[in-house]
Amino acid sequence: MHNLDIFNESKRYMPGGVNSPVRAFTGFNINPPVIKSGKGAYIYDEEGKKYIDFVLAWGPMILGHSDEEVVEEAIKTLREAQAFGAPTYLELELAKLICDTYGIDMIRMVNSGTEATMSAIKLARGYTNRDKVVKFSGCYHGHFDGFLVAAGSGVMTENIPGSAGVPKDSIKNTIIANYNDIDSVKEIFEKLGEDIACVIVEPVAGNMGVVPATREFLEFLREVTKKYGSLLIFDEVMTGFRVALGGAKEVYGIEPDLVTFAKIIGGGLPCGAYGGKKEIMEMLSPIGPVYQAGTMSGNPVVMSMGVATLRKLINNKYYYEQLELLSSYMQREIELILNNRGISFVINRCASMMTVFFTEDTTIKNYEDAKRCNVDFYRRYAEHMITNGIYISPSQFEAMFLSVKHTKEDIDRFLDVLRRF
Ligand SMILES: Cc1ncc(COP(=O)(O)O)c(C=O)c1O
Ligand SMILES: N[C@H](C=O)CCC(=O)O
Repeated sequence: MHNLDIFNESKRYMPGGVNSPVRAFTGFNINPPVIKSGKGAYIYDEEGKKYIDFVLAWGPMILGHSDEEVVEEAIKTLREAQAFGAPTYLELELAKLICDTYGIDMIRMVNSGTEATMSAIKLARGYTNRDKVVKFSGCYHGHFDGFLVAAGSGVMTENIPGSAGVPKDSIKNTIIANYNDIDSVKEIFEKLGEDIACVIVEPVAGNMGVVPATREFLEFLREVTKKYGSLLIFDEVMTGFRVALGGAKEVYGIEPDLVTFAKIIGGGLPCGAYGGKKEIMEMLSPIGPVYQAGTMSGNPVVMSMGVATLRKLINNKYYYEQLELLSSYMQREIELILNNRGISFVINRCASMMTVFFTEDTTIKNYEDAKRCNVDFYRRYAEHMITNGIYISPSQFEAMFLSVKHTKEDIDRFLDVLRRF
């Protein structure tokens, strides 16, 4: 069947033809290719067309699609362990790998990034006995009601202030501050510091396009939360095991109280987790009074994919150097091409996450800067790239990712297509 026929029929059965809005190519003059398979750095649509994939399922596929060893592990597990709703050794293996590599005491597995962040917030509220949560405009922490204010990702792409269906009461304790703006946080803490349960932040934002936090900003968040007895939560759903083995915590050398993961830790299956200090984590039921549960949490097949993925990353530390070399080459060459063409742009990059912003500004450091970008120009660029076999995000406000399977030839192909734009 043709991509278009499938997508049109999908629209009859699923709102917008998709199961998550960012996939819908909203506002685009091309339809999304309907993806059938993936191997390494490549994906193939239902018509057999090949794309070099720079979306990588929005980050998880750092080892590339269907890595042989990871898939083998999953198949082996599936043959004997599908789901039990009971403790398994695989859960312990993944928990140990994450805790020891990232440097936290304890972890709880869930099924998505949204579940991880909303559970971490509840835990922070239970631990501090406070209600208010500080989040930053342009950061996206999933679709939990309390986070759908000035959110990034699809909410920003659709240019909507929040979401219908969210009662005012659900967001009355959400306080919005400006990313990379110490004064905006200071002001909030001076007024409400004693009521703030936590500050949640993407230490390298990836949902308004890639916007890394400055070191001073994260240091300030660490300092001010400590001073007022609030918790600092790093949302490392995207950055965990992506920007370094130890995530953004390792890159910046700053220790959060709680951290959330998803994407890479599930090796491409639905997964999430949150963790931190023992004293905080032991507030969780069945030890403590904060209730959070999940029938499918810690599912054996998901755990085995996670274990196989993290083992491979841990045993091949040079992967991160390889990704840095390739990503920096790609950034340099894109800069050269766009400069030669007289196109105004800013590239933000952290390790193998990067965004090319089309803007007259010279830096992009927060939501307001990102919102000034020329989204129409980005649309034309993305349409050209995707039509020519380079699969990038259909939104200015997302990241582009590399996997360890991408080669210099793949990047050169990207650059060739860009030259023809
Ligand atoms: C930083 C961040 N937090 C949370 C989420 C929510 O994760 P999920 O889509 O798995 O619910 C995402 C991605 O969607 C994310 O990028
Ligand atoms: N920006 C989102 C996750 O990182 C994109 C994925 C989605 O919402 O479907």
